[in-house]
Amino acid sequence: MIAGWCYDSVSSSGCRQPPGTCKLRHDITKCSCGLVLYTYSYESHIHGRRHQQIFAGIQPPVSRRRTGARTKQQCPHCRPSREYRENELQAHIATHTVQERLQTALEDAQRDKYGIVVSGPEGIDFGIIDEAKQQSAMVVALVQRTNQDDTAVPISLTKCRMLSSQRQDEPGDKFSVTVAPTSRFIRSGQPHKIFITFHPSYAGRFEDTLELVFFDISQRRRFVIQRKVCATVGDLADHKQLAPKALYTQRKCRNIELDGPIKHSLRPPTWTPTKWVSKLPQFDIPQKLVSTLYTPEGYLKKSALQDVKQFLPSSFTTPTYAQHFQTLVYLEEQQMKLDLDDYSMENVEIKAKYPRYELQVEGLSEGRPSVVVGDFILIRPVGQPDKTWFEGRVHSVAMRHVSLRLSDDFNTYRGTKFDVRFVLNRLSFRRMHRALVNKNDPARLLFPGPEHLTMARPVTSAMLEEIAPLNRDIGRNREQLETVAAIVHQQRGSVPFIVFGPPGTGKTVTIVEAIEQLLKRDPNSRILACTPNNSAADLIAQKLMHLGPTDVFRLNSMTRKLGDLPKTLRKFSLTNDNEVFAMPALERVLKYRVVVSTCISAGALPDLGVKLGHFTCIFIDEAGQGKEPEIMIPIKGLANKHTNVVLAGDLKQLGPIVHSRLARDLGLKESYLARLMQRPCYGLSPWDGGVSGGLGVTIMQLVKNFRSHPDILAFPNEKFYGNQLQACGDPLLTKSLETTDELPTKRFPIVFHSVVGRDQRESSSPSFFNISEATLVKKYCASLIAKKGIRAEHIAVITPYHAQRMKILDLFHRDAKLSDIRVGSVEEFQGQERRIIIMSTVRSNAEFITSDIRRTLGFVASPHRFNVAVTRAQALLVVIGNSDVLALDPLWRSFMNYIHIKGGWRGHRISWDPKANVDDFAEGVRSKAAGDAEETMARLKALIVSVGEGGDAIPLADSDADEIDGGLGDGLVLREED
Ligand SMILES: Nc1ncnc2c1ncn2[C@@H]1O[C@H](COP(=O)(O)OP(=O)(O)OP(=O)(O)O)[C@@H](O)[C@H]1O
Repeated sequence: MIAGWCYDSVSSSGCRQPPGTCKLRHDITKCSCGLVLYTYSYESHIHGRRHQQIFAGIQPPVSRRRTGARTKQQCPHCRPSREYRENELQAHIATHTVQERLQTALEDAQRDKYGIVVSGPEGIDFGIIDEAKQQSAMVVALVQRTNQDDTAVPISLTKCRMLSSQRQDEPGDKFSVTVAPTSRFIRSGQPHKIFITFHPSYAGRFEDTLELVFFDISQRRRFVIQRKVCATVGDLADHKQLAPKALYTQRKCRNIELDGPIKHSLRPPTWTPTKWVSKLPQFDIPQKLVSTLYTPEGYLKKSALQDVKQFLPSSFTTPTYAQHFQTLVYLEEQQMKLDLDDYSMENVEIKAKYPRYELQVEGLSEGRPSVVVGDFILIRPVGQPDKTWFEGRVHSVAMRHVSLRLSDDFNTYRGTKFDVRFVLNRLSFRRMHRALVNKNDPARLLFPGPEHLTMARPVTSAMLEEIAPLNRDIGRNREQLETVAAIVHQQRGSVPFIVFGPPGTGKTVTIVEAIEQLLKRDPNSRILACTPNNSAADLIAQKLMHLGPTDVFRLNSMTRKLGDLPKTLRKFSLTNDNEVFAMPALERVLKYRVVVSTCISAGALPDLGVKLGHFTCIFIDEAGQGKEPEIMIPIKGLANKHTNVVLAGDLKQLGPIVHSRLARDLGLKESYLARLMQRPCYGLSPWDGGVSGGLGVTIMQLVKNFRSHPDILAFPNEKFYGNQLQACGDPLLTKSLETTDELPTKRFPIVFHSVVGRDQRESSSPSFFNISEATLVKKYCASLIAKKGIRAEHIAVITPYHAQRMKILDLFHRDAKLSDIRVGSVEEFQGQERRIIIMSTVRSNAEFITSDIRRTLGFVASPHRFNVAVTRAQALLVVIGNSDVLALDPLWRSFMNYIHIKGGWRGHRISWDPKANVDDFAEGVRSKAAGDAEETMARLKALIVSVGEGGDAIPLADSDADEIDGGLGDGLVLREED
């Protein structure tokens, strides 16, 4: 008679509480007699049995409404009072988060109920509507009655509306709804047709909810059935080309234990043999550190922050410097090792391509996991009793697979399935340790103070006059010239000199000039120029190319892909016949006057035999971006007591990336540049012997921006640099696109194009893409490149997600004119500039926009990343994104306000008052979050009253029914039947 009504199956309704612990009814089901029964977890089965006895054989009830009296079949246990329901609701609210409760209620609202079936249970999708056609589209949803005797139990459709029509800030002008027939009552065999019409006006994704309110007269209950409605307006061909090939499923982390012996095999890739003069020590992570701080499962213990103190020195001074940073480097390595273990694979196949083996690795192109040539991968045939792991060496890395060499005994396992573990490449960590433990004249480099400044003098006009600038621009700017003069006149063995300045102030150009001046003045000078990343190192090498390949060498890691090196730099690098980078012999290195490399690659130089002090001056550009131990690879690894060090950077741009939370908390996130700048001798007040100011002697600040249009500079200048920056760029360049058609307001060269797209993911990649934004990026690029004088190298596209990068490149490859446009992340563009920058911010999740989303918004999460991204453009900046999502962040909100007020807005209209004050960032976000929560709760309560929570509809009390009859004012109210 009754299906499942007296079971204590609380969890089956989707409640997150363990079965039996939640105090609210979750399993509400119907007796065949037509009554609604409730199962209360705390009333156990007794109520059910009693109910069964009471109701056995009873006929369906007649309408209470008509008789005006409660039928005697009504079970008092099944009819909790309003007060009782309120109490339960409160108890439930106390044990569930707002999101959980709302989710449960929304899922419930979308279920068909009481024999009423609405088409489109998964949602009503208009599909992709061609933007070019601009035609209205219509879909028809059916409402049908299936299993009820409609004469005895009439159900009427009392309201039909789109929810957006209820929101004041978003007039429901996109979707509209009509119903046929216009009768209130739903009868079997006579479906009601709901006509939903969509009127596209601009590209993007449009979402709404169709809400149908029914009234069951016999049970005196109101209930709601909702359907999500969506439409996407855009380029049909792009959507077809970029649509996800496979549905996104979260990749399961598999941590396969290393529980068997490892069979090593020496099968290095086709590298040119290098004459290493010394062997890099291992610097293995101390086992004690791991066992003290981590659980056997690899989680950080709760006591780790306390326990780590035993591995750290009690003070941070020159003698304890190495121990302090070595501990942090061990922590970082351990975390990266654990992260990599999550990429282990079970039961996979390996293709034999003798003498190599091919292993498919999902996510390889995104660096998940990151594998480079020369890495080791452990492979074990499944089901072997001895559990031996075979060590494979990576010989090449493609988009989706790696090619490995293994030992000959591995051949016997052909056709078998394998378990795979990736092995962290430890080279960079070992190089950091080796540099840290070097004991070469460290105090002036690590903790510079007034005692190291005895020979320091400010730059005099005589010193300035002595400089004949090779770059005439430098000659015209006194600050840069002074900086060059200060560097050139530094005594041998001075404290590090800092060139500090916001974006585009010419730091790189200045240090390049200083390098050339040093070379010119002293034929014996030898320069090492390093940066934390390859693209910034390429930039410096390109600026020095005119010195010729006999003097300048671009040292590349043997694992770098040749294709990533700018073609112009090939003759400044060393490759072997297999097009793989090679290490030069010591004699060759010693001949070069300038070596340019990343900080990590500079760690190869001591192993090649380069002695401490060989380089007279070591320059580090973008110094704020590297971790201190990484920056120490060239500094402590190669400087002696005579070597000078010059750092250039900006603390408001990208900082070091640190994976270990513990290492971050202990200071690894602070760069060497940031730490030095806190020391008194680097104070930005004029030179006073280094007691509290060093301007002009130990540090120079550049404030003239030569890169960007004044309007592009204005916002970051105000937000990050206290309006200290002066826009001094060449107007011929910075104002060259002031009248381009793309601008909504001429002479204001910034566009914010708001588009409500959809952020999607595919297969196992956690990276997001947004087709609507990719289409817009393509359109802007195509229209700009069609203009006279604009070429692919003038444009760059910045996007925070790898998947979006790949989708945009996919579109660009279809058009020869666009295929050379560079698309990359903010990190790749730090230090670079382009005439036109187009940004795609990707995230567009319109549902549940609460504070938790802020963590994953890419650009939004980091003001530093935002600053770097918007300061790359010289003449035109186009930002494409979902304004409603970005507005969650006060910084973005004020940026969008700035653009809107200046007339640079396009697309989806702004949904807030751009003139409202957003100065108080934190307060704004807090009140938004609180507002969201309140709105969410209001929606939740409304739904709970009408549809019940976690179950079926709750019968209304008599007063409820009266309220409903008199109160169906909003939405489409249907005509009473005659
Ligand atoms: N004195 C100058 N006169 C004219 N243009 C200059 C001058 N100095 C630098 N520039 C130009 O300004 C632009 C920015 O210079 P550069 O890349 O050196 O700045 P940066 O401070 O290193 O920037 P970022 O912090 O973004 O790396 C370049 O196009 C450069 O040629």
